[in-house]
Amino acid sequence: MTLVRFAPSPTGRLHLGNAFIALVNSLFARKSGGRFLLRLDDTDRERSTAAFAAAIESDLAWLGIEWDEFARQSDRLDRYDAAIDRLKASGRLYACYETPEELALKRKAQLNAGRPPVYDRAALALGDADKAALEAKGIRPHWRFLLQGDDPRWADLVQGDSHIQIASMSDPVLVRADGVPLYTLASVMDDGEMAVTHIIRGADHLSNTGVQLQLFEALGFAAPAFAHLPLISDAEGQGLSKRIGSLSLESLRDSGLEPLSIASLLLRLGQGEPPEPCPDWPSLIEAFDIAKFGHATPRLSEDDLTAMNAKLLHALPYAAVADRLPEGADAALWEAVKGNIQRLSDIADWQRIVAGPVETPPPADSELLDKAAGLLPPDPWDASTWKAWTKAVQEATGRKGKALFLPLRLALTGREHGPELANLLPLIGRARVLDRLCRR
Ligand SMILES: Nc1ncnc2c1ncn2[C@@H]1O[C@H](COP(=O)(O)OP(=O)(O)OP(=O)(O)O)[C@@H](O)[C@H]1O
Repeated sequence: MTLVRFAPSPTGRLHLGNAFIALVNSLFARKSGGRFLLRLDDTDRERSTAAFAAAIESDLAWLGIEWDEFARQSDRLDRYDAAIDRLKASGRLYACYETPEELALKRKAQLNAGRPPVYDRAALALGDADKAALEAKGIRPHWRFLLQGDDPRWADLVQGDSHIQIASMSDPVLVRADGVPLYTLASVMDDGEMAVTHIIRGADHLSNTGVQLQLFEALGFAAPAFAHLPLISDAEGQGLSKRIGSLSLESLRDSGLEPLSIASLLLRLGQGEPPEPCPDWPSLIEAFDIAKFGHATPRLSEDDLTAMNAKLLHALPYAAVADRLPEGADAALWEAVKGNIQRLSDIADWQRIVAGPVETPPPADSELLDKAAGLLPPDPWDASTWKAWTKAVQEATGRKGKALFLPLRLALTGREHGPELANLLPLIGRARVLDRLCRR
């Protein structure tokens, strides 16, 4: 069965780029009838916190993403120790004693000589006596993974046929001098033992894939399929990072955006489609197709999100929002004003305008308003009242178009723009309309 995973490090609040990856994984699982694993990659003890871990869960839940399985790497340290032992035993993990300063000097010398700064594997030449002498001086080794054999190749579900040139890579450090296993080792051990079938992640991980393919093999696991999605950037083309806090889900949620409009925009832009909203999760799943994801780097701004939010709200029926509307906002108000709001909270403005009192500019046109007041049809009012009334006012005053409608709109709502007055008029009601026309 398909098993995919989203594996963030709990080192900050999730941003839109992370949300994109989580969403694609979740939709991939749902579409294929598979399972979705949330795994917190929290081996970086200095930067990971329990508060960020909890925030990741609540941000994902808010976005509408549910996980079938949950794991955290800090619970699996014994498994990484077992992997380390296996790799040492097979000779794929070797001890290195260079200090960061020595390594920097080596790199500098290689660059000066016009060579790529690849680790020279000097540590492989150390004998047992050399190592014992270094350790007697209190130097503890870090451990590198020996890359070997052919260049790793894979058929990336997004990038197409891909490969990594081993010769241009340093043997990666998998275990720090303090014994802490690094991300690459922990992640391959998890993906292997948990039997992840597809690794779907950002293109920032492309260069890790070559190493990881070798590591899957060295640890005796079948390699999963890979898909590397383009990285999302902000409106200026800048990358996103949890550390900077740009376009965080938290800030987008606080600004009143609907999770579905965020998910729709991520999916549509990722698939290179016009930004049309999906009104619910089944339609997101229906619209999802991993084969449609391209290489272009989508740029996202808050304006794009606001525009998508407005489009989504305009299409939502009352039942989809009823439990989140302010008290007293009924189906008639929703249908009357939904086409004029960008965020759900904007409905409160129109609710206030309907109920009054409204701030209106000093009327420039009292003659027109007096006549209009005199021509108000009797109750009951419905959606046809506006047309009948303004037709009568037009016949009585000779006013038409903007010269007729703008003064009426201003007097009734205090705004130059807004929802169709045909829909608002019955909500405002005859008594308030009369009062607003005559107030001076
Ligand atoms: N801008 C982005 N666009 C698309 N995917 C991204 C982006 N940034 C990170 N990802 C993906 O999000 C997933 C979680 O990664 P990770 O927790 O390392 O996020 P990060 O934002 O890169 O973290 P940090 O800023 O803390 O280094 C990974 O699959 C990574 O590829």
